[in-house]
Amino acid sequence: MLRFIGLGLSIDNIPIGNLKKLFECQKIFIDSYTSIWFPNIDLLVDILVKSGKSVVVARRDDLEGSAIRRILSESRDYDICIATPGDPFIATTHSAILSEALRMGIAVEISPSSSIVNVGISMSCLQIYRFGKIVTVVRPKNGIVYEYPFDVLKLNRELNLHTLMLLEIDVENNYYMNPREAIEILLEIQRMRGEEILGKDDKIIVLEALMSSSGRIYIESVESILRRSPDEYRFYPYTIIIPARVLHPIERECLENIDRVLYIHSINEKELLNIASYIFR
Ligand SMILES: C[S@@+](CC[C@H](N)C(=O)[O-])C[C@H]1O[C@@H](n2cnc3c(N)ncnc32)[C@H](O)[C@@H]1O
Repeated sequence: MLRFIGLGLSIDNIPIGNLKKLFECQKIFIDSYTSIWFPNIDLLVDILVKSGKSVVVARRDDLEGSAIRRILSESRDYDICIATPGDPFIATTHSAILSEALRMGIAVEISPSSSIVNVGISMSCLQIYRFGKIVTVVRPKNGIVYEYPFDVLKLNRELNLHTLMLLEIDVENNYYMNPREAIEILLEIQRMRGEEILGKDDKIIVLEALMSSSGRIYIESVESILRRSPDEYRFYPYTIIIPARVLHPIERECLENIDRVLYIHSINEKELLNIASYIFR
């Protein structure tokens, strides 16, 4: 069987049932490139290895392209698990493996978990019904600026909807786009097109390393983000939400106090070890 297991965003966000399932796998591929798991994926790898599991810390090459065939053929005879920070199918490329497995008649199980998408919405004070398309802002590559995020923002703003934007990470090369870089990219596209979708007074909700012990959520104007020095940002995953121009009164009132929204980290590494050894005994 091929099992896709969501790890949630962090140690105390991993569903207990999914943790148990991890210990039932015969071989585990831990996706270490599509997202980040806090405090770090090595901790989870250590626990699994110490309990005798066969674990591959999977880089992109291990789970994409020709490597997939090998995994699929192994999963005819063994329980192979692909474990992913966040939800396995939210903003990842794993659906290609899933459809290939289904096409080949391989038994598949999906164990979803929370994702930056629902955690971000949940902690943002905004109502899910008022979110438009989600998009990822990426760096220009080979001089080519990827303009789609701006199109999405424009469309969502026309419809008076909120826009959740994931910011590119490249874990293998230690690159984490920060909100300032994302805003600069959007403003540059706006400038090239001569449009006025995002203004300097617009407010941006910044989600920084949510669910980690130093995770934060705060609101800041475009102008203030542009005044920040890149050094003020950490090597963390960021997501931004650009709220609709007109807010529901409840959203507006909540946003005024968003700095007071807390997430209290409750499980440390030692406790995770205890839980894991309890599950695995
Ligand atoms: C390719 S997506 C994968 C999402 C993942 N599958 C999930 O369900 O959460 C990775 C992007 O999600 C965002 N992200 C992931 N974890 C985050 C966190 N803890 N805080 C803020 N943004 C996060 C970042 O924008 C990052 O580039």
